Amino acid sequence: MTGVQEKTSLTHGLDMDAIAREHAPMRLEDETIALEVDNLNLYYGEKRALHGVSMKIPKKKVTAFIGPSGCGKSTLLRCFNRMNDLIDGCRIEGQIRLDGKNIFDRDVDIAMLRRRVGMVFQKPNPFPKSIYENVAYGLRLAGINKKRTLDETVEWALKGAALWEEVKNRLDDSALGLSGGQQQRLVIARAIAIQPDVILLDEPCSALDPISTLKVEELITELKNNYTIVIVTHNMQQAARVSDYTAFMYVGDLIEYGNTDQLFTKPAKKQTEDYITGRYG
Ligand SMILES: Nc1ncnc2c1ncn2[C@@H]1O[C@H](COP(=O)(O)OP(=O)(O)OP(=O)(O)O)[C@@H](O)[C@H]1O
Repeated sequence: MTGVQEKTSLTHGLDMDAIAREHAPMRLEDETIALEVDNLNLYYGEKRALHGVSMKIPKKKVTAFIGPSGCGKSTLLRCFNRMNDLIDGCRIEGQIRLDGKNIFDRDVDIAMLRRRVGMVFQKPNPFPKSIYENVAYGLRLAGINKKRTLDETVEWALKGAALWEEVKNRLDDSALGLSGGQQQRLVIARAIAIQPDVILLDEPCSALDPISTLKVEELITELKNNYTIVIVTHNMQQAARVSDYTAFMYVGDLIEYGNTDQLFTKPAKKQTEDYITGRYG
C-alpha cells in the first residue's frame, strides 16, 4: 500500500485537511481586508481620544468594538466615513485605507465615501416621509428617478432588511408610524438601498426591546453575506452573538483585537479579561 492509499483508507476517503481548515478558528491573517487603520490618533482640541490605533477590518465579516463608556468606540467608528469632519476642533493623524486608498487624502470625494460607507445610529432616525420615500431617498439623491428602478430597489432593500413582509401593504404610510424596531430596520434598508460596501452600526439596538433586538441581530448576520459590518455595542453578549472579530478598547487604546470566540474565552490581555468578566466598566 502506498502512503496516499494508506491515508485515504484510514480516513474513509475524507479530505481531512479540508475538514481541519473548515473547523479551524477564523483568523484575521486569512481574511480579505476592507479597511486598514494605520497608527490613527484623534484629538478633540487638546484631548487625545484615540492613541495610535492600528487594525484591519475584514471584508464581509462582522467586527464589534467593545469597551467601557468613553473609550473611543464611536469616535473610531465615525472615522470610517469621516463623520468626525463635522466636529469643530477635531484633528486626525494617521491613515484609514478603504480598499487600499487613504480616505483622508485631499482628492477623496466625501459624498462618495459616505455612499460606500453607510452609517446607522443608536436612535432610529427615519425621515418624516413615507416608508417608500425613506428607502428611495438615497437613490433619488443619486439621480435615479425611474419609477420601475425605484420600485424594484425599494422592494429589494426592504427584503434585505427583513422588513418587506411587514410593510409591503403600507409603503405610502409615514415611517414615523412604525415601531422602534421596524424604524431601525427601515434605516438599515435606507442604508443598503444605495449598495454600500461597509455598514457602520453605532449601538443599533440600544433603543430597542428584546424582540426587535433579536430581529436586528438576525439581520446583521444575514447582511454580512454581502457587506462588511462594524458595530459598536455596550452589550458584550451581543458582541459575542453577532460578531466574528472583536476589538476591546480602553481609554483611547486598542487593547486586544481578534477572533470573537477566542477573545471572550481566552483573552490574551488581563485588561480584556477584567472587562469581560465584569471587573470594571
Ligand atoms: N464631539 C466631541 N468633542 C469633544 N470630546 C468628545 C467628543 N466626542 C467624544 N468626545 C470624547 O472622546 C472620548 C471618546 O468618546 P466616544 O464617544 O468615542 O467613546 P465611546 O467608547 O463610544 O463611549 P460610549 O460607550 O459612552 O458611547 C470621550 O472622552 C468623550 O468625552
